[in-house]
Amino acid sequence: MTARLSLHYKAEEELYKLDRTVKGLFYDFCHRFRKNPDQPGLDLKKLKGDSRIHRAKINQSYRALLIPVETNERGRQHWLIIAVRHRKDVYDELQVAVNRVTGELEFVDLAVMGDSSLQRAGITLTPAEPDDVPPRPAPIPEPDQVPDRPPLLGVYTAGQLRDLGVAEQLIDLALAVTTEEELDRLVSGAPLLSKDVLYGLAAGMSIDSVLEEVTRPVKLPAEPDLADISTAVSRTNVSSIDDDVQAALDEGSFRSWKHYLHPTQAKTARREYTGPARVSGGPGTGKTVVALHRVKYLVEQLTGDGVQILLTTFTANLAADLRLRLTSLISEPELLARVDVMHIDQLAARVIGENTDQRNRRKRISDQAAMIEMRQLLLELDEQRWEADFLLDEWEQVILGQALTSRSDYFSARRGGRGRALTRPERSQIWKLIEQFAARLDKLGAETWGQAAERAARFEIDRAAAAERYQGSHPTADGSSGSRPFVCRYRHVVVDEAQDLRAAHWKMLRAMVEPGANDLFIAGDTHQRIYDHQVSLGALGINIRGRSRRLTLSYRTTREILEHALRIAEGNKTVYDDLDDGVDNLSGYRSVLHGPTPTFIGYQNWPDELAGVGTLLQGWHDELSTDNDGARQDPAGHVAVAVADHEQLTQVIEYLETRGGLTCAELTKDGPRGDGEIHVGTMHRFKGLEYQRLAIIGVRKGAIPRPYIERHRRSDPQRYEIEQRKARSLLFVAATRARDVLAITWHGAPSPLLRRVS
Ligand SMILES: Nc1ncnc2c1ncn2[C@@H]1O[C@H](COP(=O)(O)OP(=O)(O)OP(=O)(O)O)[C@@H](O)[C@H]1O
Repeated sequence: MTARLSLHYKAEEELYKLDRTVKGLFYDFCHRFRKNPDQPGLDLKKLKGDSRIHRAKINQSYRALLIPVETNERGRQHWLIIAVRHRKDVYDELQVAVNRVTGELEFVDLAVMGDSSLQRAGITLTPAEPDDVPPRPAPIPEPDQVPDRPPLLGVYTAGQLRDLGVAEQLIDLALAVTTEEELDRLVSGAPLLSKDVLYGLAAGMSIDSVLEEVTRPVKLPAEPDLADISTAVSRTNVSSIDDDVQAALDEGSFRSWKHYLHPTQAKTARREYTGPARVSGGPGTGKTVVALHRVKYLVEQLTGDGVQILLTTFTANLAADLRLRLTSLISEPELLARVDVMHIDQLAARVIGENTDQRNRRKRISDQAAMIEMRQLLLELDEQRWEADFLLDEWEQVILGQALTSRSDYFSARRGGRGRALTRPERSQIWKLIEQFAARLDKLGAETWGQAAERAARFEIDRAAAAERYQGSHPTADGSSGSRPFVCRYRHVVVDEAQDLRAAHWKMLRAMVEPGANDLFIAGDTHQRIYDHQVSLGALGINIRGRSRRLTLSYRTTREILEHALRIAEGNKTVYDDLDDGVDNLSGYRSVLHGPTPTFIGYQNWPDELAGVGTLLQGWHDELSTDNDGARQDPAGHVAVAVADHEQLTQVIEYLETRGGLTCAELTKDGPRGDGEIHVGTMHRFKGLEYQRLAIIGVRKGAIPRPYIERHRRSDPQRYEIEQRKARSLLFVAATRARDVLAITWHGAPSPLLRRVS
């Protein structure tokens, strides 16, 4: 009788790490097992400890650990593979259990714990297949080798850890852990919820916030039956064996984000919200992944044809990446066809295109071009009281942002986050200058992207109002509104990189989707805001109160990189908003990944820095040209250099290509130009990207933050603070793009933003 096989997510993770030959053997093993689990070659045997766990032979050295899930009415057995590992790592003390909070099946691995922690908790591991040579007894620690440290989580009780969802078998061990290294080892074999809870507590989160942010979102309404393995498996992240194993072998860990959401990610993506909802979290916590799964969840529930969901983000290259990832997440073309994926300016341009004829089209100019025009105007008017960048920001954020159409509205407008207060005569001067500027652009047949966003918002608001009026005058047959077709452009809108959208963008999006359940889903992190578009969603008709979730576990960056990046972001006392009128923070933000400590290197001058960076990159390039098995691999696109400005960009590319023997691709707003191996871009271009190894160069005093902000230090301290925060965020975004290795360099004196880091 053939058997059905499934693969637990932890087993799949183990599979990614095995070398290619073992992966191939495992694939054969699955086929043999499905044909007949009892065939002698597989040597299927129960472990002596938890008798539900069986081990079967993949080859001489590797074992699959399995549990029987159920046998159907026709006698067909269903087995779940819970681990794939070397036979030396198979112990009788391995256990499976149903988690009392989530009801999921958990596999607890004590083999990863160090001897000293196991000894302290009184646990001895017995190899299931002892070697002929008896294993060396664990060393009895000398008293001075085990300093008398207090337990790391000693203030908590077993009952508290249990209530938070820590796996039963780990509770005593967790309470006995005395160092971060021991905790790391413990959680590396722990189920996801235990890992989250223990790291949360160790990172200083209170019991209440762990309960609120980690446990409650994944808690079942009623306590599960702890003996019912079959129901537990149905609640657990498992994959069916055939296609999934092949995909796991082919795609490796790139597949994980598609298949295995972290419990908090899953609950955030797949739930019903009564109105706009928001997910925040530090870099690499999976906000984009959640946004993509949110789209999948919503599109699978749609009825009716046509495009009904919008997935949008800030830039063209990020939109292209979202499109690519959505296509690999949703395989049915008819579902994909119901989703528009476009960046926010493209969306605004589309709305304008639909509402204006050819003669009234305006050329949209970049922020730099607008700045040049504004400077020219001020020069012509011999106006020295106001600076061009201040006037443009005031126009964009206050006047366009709040759709102010008259001088008197501007006199009473809120200017939150805009620096020092302005008197009425000052506002009057500003209004006049901005009117002149708008008229100048009009004459040129041009508009800024900010103006375009505002125009698009107005068109969209009018469109929604007209559709509403039409519907009011054409009631449904029964007079109800329940069965009426939706009047707005989309049923659901999902936004990524939300922290950088302009107020006008939000107004446009608000008008594109009818207010109600699951209307807007917003992913963003205000610590990563690198443009000046601070908004208060509540004031724009988007009320997220009570529907905010926070992700805290980074899947991208190592703990070493994260710790340094956090010191950049937090500075002394920098405060970040929550896209509304509250504040956001990164408390509990952590990573389970480890890697080398970032390097910080100062050089005497720019030529020395260039030469040093060249050598560093050549080394990285060579190391990444072979994989762990010694086979050649293509390092292209895994290494990048972030620079402070355009001048450096050109010089770095030229140096690396002519002197370093490397090929480069410049990062543009549409992504890398060409297929050069090393990506080089200004820091702004790194938003949303990730690289295995990253160098941020030119991080020197006088360059980052830009020297011009000094003039505000005395005259407008609030503005000075805003500019400082922007520079911090930019460096924070750049630093957290590095997955494994980060180097930061400068020449002369380092940037003051590195004060707490290097
Ligand atoms: N559940 C998961 N399993 C495996 N990998 C994951 C998971 N969630 C996220 N990742 C990976 O972590 C990395 C960061 O994810 P993502 O880009 O979604 O984070 P983010 O919070 O949007 O980051 P940022 O704010 O820095 O742009 C990606 O490589 C993603 O594939």
